[in-house]
Amino acid sequence: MMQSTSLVSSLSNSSPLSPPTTAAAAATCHRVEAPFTGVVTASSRVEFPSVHLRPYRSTLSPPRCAVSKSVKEDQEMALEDGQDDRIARIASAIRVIPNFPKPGILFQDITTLLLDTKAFRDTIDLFVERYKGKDISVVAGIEARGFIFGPPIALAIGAKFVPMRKPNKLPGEVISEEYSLEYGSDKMEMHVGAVQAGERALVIDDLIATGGTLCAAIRLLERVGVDVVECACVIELPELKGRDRLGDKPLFVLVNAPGA
Ligand SMILES: O=P(O)(O)OC[C@H]1O[C@H](OP(=O)(O)OP(=O)(O)O)[C@H](O)[C@@H]1O
Ligand SMILES: Nc1ncnc2[nH]cnc12
Repeated sequence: MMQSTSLVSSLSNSSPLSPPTTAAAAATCHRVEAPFTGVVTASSRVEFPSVHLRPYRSTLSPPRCAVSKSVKEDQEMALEDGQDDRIARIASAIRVIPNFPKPGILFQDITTLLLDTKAFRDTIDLFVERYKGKDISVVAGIEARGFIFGPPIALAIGAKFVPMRKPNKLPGEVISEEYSLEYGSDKMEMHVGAVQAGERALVIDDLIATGGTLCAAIRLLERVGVDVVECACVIELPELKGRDRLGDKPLFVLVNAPGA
């Protein structure tokens, strides 16, 4: 059975990534069609493709980017560095599994993105291109999937990686922050001493849905005097309005997708 989903790629948001200023474009891209070609069995479980990600190749039309200064200039820049192609490939490498973990949820599965070495590398490169040279000393990654994307970005931009963990996982002294979920609440913890007041941090996760998780991470870091300059995710589920919950805090995403 073939399923398809539409993904909207977006590189968006102005941000206070002040030092140093670059001509790096904030680009907003467009709707693309990403056919889902995984094998869905009667129980809605999907099997991984046996070899490469050829099955995830999409029939995407080339992304169209609109930007701040001169649209034409920025489109040329985007096309020059292959940014549009990279985002299209990333979008099509993300598998969508309906009704996981519960009925009505369209689960955005980044494990297939990790199987596509080019798409995975492009994902990291796009973040590194945005954050290199921005004087960021901390990449804070949110458990669990922020632990996949955070460390390579941290290494590439010369920052330390700080894990933001679920409760009772970190062995040292921690500070913690409770946050609300759709049903109930959870807690996030960070080691005391991992960051210092005045440091500039990037918070990274795979996905923003309601934004509760990112808000908790921001609060935790700001409580100890860290300047959270931006949050970055591979995927945003815009229908859940997590971006609104972040208020003025800049959010950078590569791909927009439906969550239900
Ligand atoms: O924007 P929100 O509504 O807060 O949701 C986003 C969070 O949900 C997912 O993690 P999950 O809580 O499923 O944990 P996991 O990564 O450990 O599976 C995702 O990886 C984000 O961390
Ligand atoms: N639809 C979704 N897919 C993957 N992870 C999620 N976390 C919250 N909503 C999600």
